[in-house]
Amino acid sequence: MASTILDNIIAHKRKEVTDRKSLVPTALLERSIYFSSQPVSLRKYVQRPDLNGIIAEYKRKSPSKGTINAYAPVERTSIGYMQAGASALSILTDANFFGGKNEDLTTARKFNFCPILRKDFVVEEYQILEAKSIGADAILLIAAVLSKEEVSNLAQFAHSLGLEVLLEVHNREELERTVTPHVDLIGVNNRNLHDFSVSVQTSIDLAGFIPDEFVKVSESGLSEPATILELRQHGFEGFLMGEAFMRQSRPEKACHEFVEELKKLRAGAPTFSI
Ligand SMILES: O=C(O)c1ccccc1NCC(=O)[C@H](O)[C@H](O)COP(=O)(O)O
Repeated sequence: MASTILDNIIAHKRKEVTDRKSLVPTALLERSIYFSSQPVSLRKYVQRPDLNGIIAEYKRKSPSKGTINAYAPVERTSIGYMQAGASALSILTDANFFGGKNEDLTTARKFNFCPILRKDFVVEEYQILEAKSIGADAILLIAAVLSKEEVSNLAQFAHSLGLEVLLEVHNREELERTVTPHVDLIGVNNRNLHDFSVSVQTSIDLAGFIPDEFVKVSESGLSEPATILELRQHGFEGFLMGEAFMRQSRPEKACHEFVEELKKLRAGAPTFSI
């Protein structure tokens, strides 16, 4: 099969991690985690009935969209997302492809109590130590680039540091090949990494194959409150949303408006808790 953008990202990431290790050795990171905060459960916050399951993402650019928002400050945006009623934050820390940095997460951590997902491309334990040291509560593992053994080992290492794990899949093959009891949430990414098209149907089609013990998260291409209600009908409780908010000059306002719209819709659809 033709290589995807993910292959390029991972090749770049492996080099980056090697460079980082020579700048900040593992032993130093291990020391710093003793001073980091107690993690907050992403799983629990996504399921909190008084919230809405939205994991609001901060990302400046992406391979599919180029620059999305070069100006929104992480401090104002992350606080605003939480004030709008989002359940959690997702902070892209990859620099090369997403314009992020670790400092974005440390800033968000400084101003917010909620769970923070470090959104990056994890291939080594070192990056999980780094996630812990910068104040993340959860990490992402991407099934498309990891074996079952890697998912299981990396997830157990994350748990040993008190971090939760969101396993991201794009299709049934990835789900069945990598699913392990050591992950906490399973995210279905609606974005096709070959042509960047997005289809919520991907989440709907996979929902029935995800074992009940995992919290289901739908990721990418979500922009309509009605879609959130539809996904809830299929058992999804978490909704990872980036571009729909970040493409506005005030992402936090867009998030607030979205949440208000969702509440109104919910009033007309009483079977779901949002
Ligand atoms: O967003 C991309 O172009 C992308 C390309 C390759 C790998 C990952 C990519 N995105 C990461 C994400 O998973 C999304 O940022 C996240 O699900 C939010 O998606 P959206 O709401 O569509 O911004």
